Amino acid sequence: MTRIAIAGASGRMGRTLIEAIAQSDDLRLTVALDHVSSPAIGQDATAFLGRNSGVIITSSLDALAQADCLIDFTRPEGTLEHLSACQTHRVNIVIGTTGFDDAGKAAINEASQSIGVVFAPNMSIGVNATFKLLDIAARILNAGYDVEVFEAHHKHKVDAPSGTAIKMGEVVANAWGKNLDDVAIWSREGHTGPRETGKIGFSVVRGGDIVGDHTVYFCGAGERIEITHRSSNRAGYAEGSLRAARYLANKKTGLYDMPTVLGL
Ligand SMILES: NC(=O)C1=CN([C@@H]2O[C@H](COP(=O)(O)OP(=O)(O)OC[C@H]3O[C@@H](n4cnc5c(N)ncnc54)[C@H](OP(=O)(O)O)[C@@H]3O)[C@@H](O)[C@H]2O)C=CC1
Ligand SMILES: O=C(O)C1=N[C@H](C(=O)O)C[C@H](O)C1
Repeated sequence: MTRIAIAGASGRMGRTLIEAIAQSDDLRLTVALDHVSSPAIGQDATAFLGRNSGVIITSSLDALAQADCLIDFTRPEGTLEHLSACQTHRVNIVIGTTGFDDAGKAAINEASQSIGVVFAPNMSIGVNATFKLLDIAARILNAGYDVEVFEAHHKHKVDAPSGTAIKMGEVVANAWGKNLDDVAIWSREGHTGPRETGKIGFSVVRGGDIVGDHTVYFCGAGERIEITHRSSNRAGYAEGSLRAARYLANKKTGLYDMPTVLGL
C-alpha cells in the first residue's frame, strides 16, 4: 500500500484526488495538508464525502514523515515549500501546480536529484495524447500554416495562459525546431499590424465553471485544422496523478513527465 499525502486538500483538485484515492485498492491517504490560515485546518479530510477517514487536515509539513508520495496541486509558492519538506523527509512528489517562473522550475529540477518528481501541466491521459497529435500535425503543417492556441478555464484560475496551453505551444515550436519564447505572441491589443509568419499566438477566456478547454488552430489558405481537448470534470487529472504516484513508487530520484509515466 503506497501512503499518499495531498497538498491543497480542500481545493478543487485536492478534493478530487482524495475521492479518487478513497476508491483505489493500492493507495492510502495518510496526510492532508493545507496552508496555515485555511479554514479547513482541523477538519477530517473526507468530511466533504459525508464520512470520516481519521486523517485530519494539517499545516504541519512534518506530517510528511507519514507518506511515501505527496501529490501537490496548490500554488507555486506553496509547492516550492512542500518540495523542500519532501527533500527533508525523502518523500517523492507529483506536481500538478502550474505558473512557475524559471527559478521555480530550476528548484524542481534540482530537487529531482534527491527525490523522485513527476512534474506536468496536465495529468490527463487525453491531453497527453493530444500533445502527441499536435507534434504530428506540426511536423506535417510546417509551412503555410499560422498556429494559434486558445484556452478557456473557470473564473477562479489565477495563471494565464494555462500550463497546458504553454506546453501545446512548446510542442508545436519544438516540432518546428524553434524555442517557444522566440515565436510566441502572448497577447494582442490595438494596432497590431498583420500577423507575422512563424509565430504562435495565444488567447485566453476566463469564466464561470469551465473545467478546461484547449484548441490549437493550424490556419492555412482555404482551410483550417483544429485540434481540441475539453475536460468536463477533474477526474481525468486525478486519475493521471495517481498513475504518476504509482510510477514513482519504485523510484528514488529523477524528473519525469506524463508521457514517460504513461509510456507514450
Ligand atoms: N496538472 C494538472 O493536470 C492540473 C493542474 N492544475 C493546477 O493545480 C493548481 C490548483 O488548482 P485548483 O485545485 O483548481 O486550485 P484551488 O484554489 O481550488 O486549490 C488550491 C489549494 O491549495 C491551497 N493553497 C493556496 N495557496 C497555497 C500555499 N501558498 N501553500 C499551500 N497551499 C496553498 C488552497 O487553499 P485556499 O483555497 O485556502 O487558498 C487550496 O486548498 C493550479 O496551479 C492549477 O493550474 C489544476 C488542474 C489540473
Ligand atoms: O487551473 C485549472 O483548472 C487547470 N490548470 C491546468 C493548466 O493550467 O493547464 C490544467 C487544466 O487545464 C486545469
